[in-house]
Amino acid sequence: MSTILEIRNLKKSYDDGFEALKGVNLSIEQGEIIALLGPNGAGKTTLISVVCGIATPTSGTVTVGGHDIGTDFRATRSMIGLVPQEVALEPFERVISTVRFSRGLFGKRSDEALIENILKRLSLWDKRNNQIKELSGGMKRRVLIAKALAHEPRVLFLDEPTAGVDVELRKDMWDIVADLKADGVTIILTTHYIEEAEAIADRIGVIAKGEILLVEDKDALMQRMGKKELEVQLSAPLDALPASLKSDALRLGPDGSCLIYTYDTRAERTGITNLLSDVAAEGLVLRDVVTRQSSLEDIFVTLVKEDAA
Ligand SMILES: Nc1ncnc2c1ncn2[C@@H]1O[C@H](COP(=O)(O)OP(=O)(O)OP(=O)(O)O)[C@@H](O)[C@H]1O
Repeated sequence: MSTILEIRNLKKSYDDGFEALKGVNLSIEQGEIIALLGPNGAGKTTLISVVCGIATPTSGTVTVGGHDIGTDFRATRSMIGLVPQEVALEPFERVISTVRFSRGLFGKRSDEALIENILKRLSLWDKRNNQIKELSGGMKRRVLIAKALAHEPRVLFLDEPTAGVDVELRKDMWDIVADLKADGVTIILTTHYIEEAEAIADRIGVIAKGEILLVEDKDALMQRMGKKELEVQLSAPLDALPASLKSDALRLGPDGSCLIYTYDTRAERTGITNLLSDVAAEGLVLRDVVTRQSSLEDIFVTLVKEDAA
């Protein structure tokens, strides 16, 4: 894989002196989907704005496809598509005209077959002659994506693509993103929906207070930081953990009705067999056994909390 976007020691201070990015380094590979997670005000939109040429960096370098965003702005901007967080569309314009116009803005020759293809893919073809004001909120979001794709970008930024959309449309958006990836488009999305990152991203970047705390392959991250819990539900509640069962990995559940055992799935021995035989030796009767895997959300909350500490 080759690097399509390279961000080196990027800093951005706003006019009031606020340092929104404090030396961000990030390399993005061609064709991957990376999700940037971070609390409100972390600097996600600022980062996207700098790469897209909407905000000027204070220092550092950004290259897109080997071109510098400062010295080679036209080349980098034409390689990038941006789906902004806010819906900003002209209400009286027709769907197809606004998408055609976006292509024209980049000086690309008109290509009706391409526009038709984009609109069909986004299920907007039937609405192509409707005015924007006649569309639902979800359709308007699709129009924003169509506009961002009209000049055939190689890198697509989606800033909170599914904020406030219903579950069905969110799933549709995920399918659209998967299709784009299959076409070789690199996708960088910011999201507050951690299940969205869990569902579609190849890599996860966590950003807080203008710094990247971590960038890692999603599956590796979940393996590394994810813990598993085994809940052993008891027929009769206990007042305290029996001495023979005392261990750092085991605790008694809130009302004494279960034992909660934390273990690492990658360890050679999880200790589950020993635990269950110790439980049997203690004469405890089991009602049920449940396992739980920590989610990306648990991992994210832990990371951001550690950073704030
Ligand atoms: N034009 C500006 N002037 C001064 N400060 C700004 C400006 N734009 C953003 N900021 C500040 O920079 C910080 C980062 O904002 P940014 O919009 O990049 O965060 P974000 O991670 O996208 O947040 P959210 O998840 O809420 O969209 C915030 O503290 C914000 O108040």
